[in-house]
Amino acid sequence: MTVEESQQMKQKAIAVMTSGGDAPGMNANVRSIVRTIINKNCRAYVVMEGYEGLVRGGKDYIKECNWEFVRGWLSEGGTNIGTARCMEFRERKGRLTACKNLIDAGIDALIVCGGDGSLTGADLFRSEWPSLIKELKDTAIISTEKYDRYKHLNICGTVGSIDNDMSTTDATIGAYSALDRICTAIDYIEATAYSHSRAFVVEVMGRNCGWLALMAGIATSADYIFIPEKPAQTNSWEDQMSEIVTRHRANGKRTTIVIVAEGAIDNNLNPITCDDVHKVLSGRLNLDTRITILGHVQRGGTAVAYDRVIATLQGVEAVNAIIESTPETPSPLIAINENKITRKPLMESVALTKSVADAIAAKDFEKAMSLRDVEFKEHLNNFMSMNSSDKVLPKEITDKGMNIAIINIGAPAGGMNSAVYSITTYCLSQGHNPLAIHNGFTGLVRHDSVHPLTWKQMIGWQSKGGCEIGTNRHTPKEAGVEDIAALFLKHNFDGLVIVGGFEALVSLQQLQDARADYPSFRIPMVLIPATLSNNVPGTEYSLGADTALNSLMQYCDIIKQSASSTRARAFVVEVQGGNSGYLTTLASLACGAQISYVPEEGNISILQLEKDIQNLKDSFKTAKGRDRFGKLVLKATNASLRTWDSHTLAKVLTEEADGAFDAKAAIPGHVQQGGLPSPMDRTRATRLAIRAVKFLEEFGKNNVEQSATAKQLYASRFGETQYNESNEFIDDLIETAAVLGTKGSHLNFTSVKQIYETDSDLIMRMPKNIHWNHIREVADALVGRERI
Ligand SMILES: Nc1ncnc2c1ncn2[C@@H]1O[C@H](COP(=O)(O)OP(=O)(O)OP(=O)(O)O)[C@@H](O)[C@H]1O
Ligand SMILES: O=P(O)(O)OC[C@H]1O[C@](O)(CO)[C@@H](O)[C@@H]1O
Ligand SMILES: [Mg+2]
Repeated sequence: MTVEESQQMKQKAIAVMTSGGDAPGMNANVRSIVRTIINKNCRAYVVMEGYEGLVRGGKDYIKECNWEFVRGWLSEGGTNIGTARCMEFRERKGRLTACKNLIDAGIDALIVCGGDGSLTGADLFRSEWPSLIKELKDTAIISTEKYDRYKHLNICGTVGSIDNDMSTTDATIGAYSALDRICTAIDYIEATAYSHSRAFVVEVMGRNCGWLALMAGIATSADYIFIPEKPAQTNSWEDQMSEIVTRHRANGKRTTIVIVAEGAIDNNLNPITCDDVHKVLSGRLNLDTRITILGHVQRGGTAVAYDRVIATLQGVEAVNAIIESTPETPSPLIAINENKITRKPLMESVALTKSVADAIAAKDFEKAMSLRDVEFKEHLNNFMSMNSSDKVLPKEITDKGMNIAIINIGAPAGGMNSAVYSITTYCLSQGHNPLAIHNGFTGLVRHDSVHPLTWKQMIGWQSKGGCEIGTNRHTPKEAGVEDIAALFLKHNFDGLVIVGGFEALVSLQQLQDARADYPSFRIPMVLIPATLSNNVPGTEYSLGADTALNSLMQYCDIIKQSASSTRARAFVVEVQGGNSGYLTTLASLACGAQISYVPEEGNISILQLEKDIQNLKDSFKTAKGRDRFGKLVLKATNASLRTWDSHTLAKVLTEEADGAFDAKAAIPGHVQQGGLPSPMDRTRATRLAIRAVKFLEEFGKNNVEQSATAKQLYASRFGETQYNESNEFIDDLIETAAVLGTKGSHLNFTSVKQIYETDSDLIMRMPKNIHWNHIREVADALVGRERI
């Protein structure tokens, strides 16, 4: 940037505001916006109290702020700059006043973080701006100079709302935090419901959108859900719900959980209330029933890691978008699609969102569903299939069903049980026979521990932490391939799902290799990646990574609070993850760590360390004991493993600080393996599990008529064709042993052979391509860390 350009930027004033219902993560968004504005050499402003503050104006409502203003905001719930539902802004008169107030404050651009309503208002404000400012000039309220200077107002939207109701973005800031609050509450309710064998009707928020109710329904394995987009069609909701609840009870469930979205309606658009549902459960089904309305608890508390991360990345993108926009650029909305931060035209997003509400109002539920994203539809279908899984009685699992083996390999990861639960319930709904292999391949070889999984046994597994069927790190070669093959034959497995991390990938590759010698491995096999290290090649996401990240984040928040309460204190937190710096990096972004060291960047260089220490010293000196000033240093265990452990690093930091601060080590250890799986891991586990079973069906014994590959695989298993006759034949079957990878919001199957041979760094036990590297730069920029 030239001096002149830099000078021009300094003239630019960008304001940020929050509006509509508060949402966890709004503070992270504002923090990121304010600091990015300052990093770009512009002046940062906040508008207090949403549109109310714009209409009132003046220095109390439109304030310039500095870097320190947003310190400590990442972990704070709600929105510190206030929000409102402002009637005046809905009228032109109110917007005219807002226009004048912005000009008086010298604002060039505005970033609005809010829901569909707030962004509708923002869109209208921008389109009306030319006429508003002209009226101010024509009525001599502003001068011609001011008119010329502020002729164009650039606006950008970031979507903050717990409802996840905005079209064109896969997630709104706050939605996963609210889902977390809901699932925690329902997990609690489950315990009391179990004790009394009661039914609970739980109302969750979401005026026009059933996302929260649907995702909570999956994550807590609720019995029935009511969402605005899909009321019961074929029979009345009363009959449908009664039939399902009665069946679940008859099959041994002691609790009944029904989730009602605030905006729930029947197919004649009549609202369905908790009282209506209560009447049916207690009156018709004679269940001891209670109602819990979760209300604003859902909006409270600190943001989950995902919300902090997207809020932060979107904040940076919003400022970039504002700086790059010209008077002609249509206002952007910052979205997340396919796990990437994107820009969408604000106007179109608002229009599309409105069309969902219009479709519901016109009773065109099919259209309403079609306007929701693909994942929403898939989740709903999954929920419905799993809900019918107890319809098929064990004796009805006929010869036609497949014997599907399920095994966990590697360290426990959040969502492993959810995956086993979903595989089982989906298998049962399709008439298959799910079989658990307990304690990995060693458990199989040593104890032949294979047991059928039943619907009743599975109750509650969706939300359980740890790994109920047991897990083990040993690969088939370590446990004994020949014995495993004999047991596969004995149990007549028709398909295998492996849930696990890097060892699981190696295991699958070994089984695929051994197909040449052992026909019992000539069955479809699939890996669902699950490890907190998130280091499985062929996927951007492994189950358990979100659970681990949230556990680590909570730990860091507490440690940071302690550091902030003690004068001049830093903590070195040691993070798990093998050779993967994923957890360290994401946690450093989510917690605002001052420094992070990861194995991918090689040994910690002395020069960088020196710079980091100097930077810490400087910031402690300038802070002069002010509050909220504790610092975190995150060190992946394997970063410079041979030279630095956390205690040594802490001691060196203290020594080099010359009294400016002291440092202590904090080691969360296996706390990072989670506890209860996060709602994100639960719902992702379900999606992956059902896709995995569908994959086994595609190449399974019942599909030999439809699929040439399934036919070949089956024939080779029973000796009708020699598997290793020619390479060509082997190649044909390679795709039937695959890794189920996540890429953005898509799920892909890639042959384990390809992943193993081309995508994996086998020595480092890592993928060759690190897809999250860009996050490190953002994390550093937002804490002012300089890199060499
Ligand atoms: N059509 C509109 N024209 C002008 N301003 C609007 C419009 N719709 C909403 N607003 C402004 O945005 C504010 C917030 O809108 P709303 O109450 O719908 O919440 P939201 O932004 O959708 O958030 P959430 O639904 O998550 O609570 C309104 O109080 C109003 O000031
Ligand atoms: O906080 P208020 O104004 O009562 O609004 C509640 C509404 O806000 C939301 O939490 C977010 O839009 C809705 O789910 C809910 O209907
Ligand atoms: Mg809204």
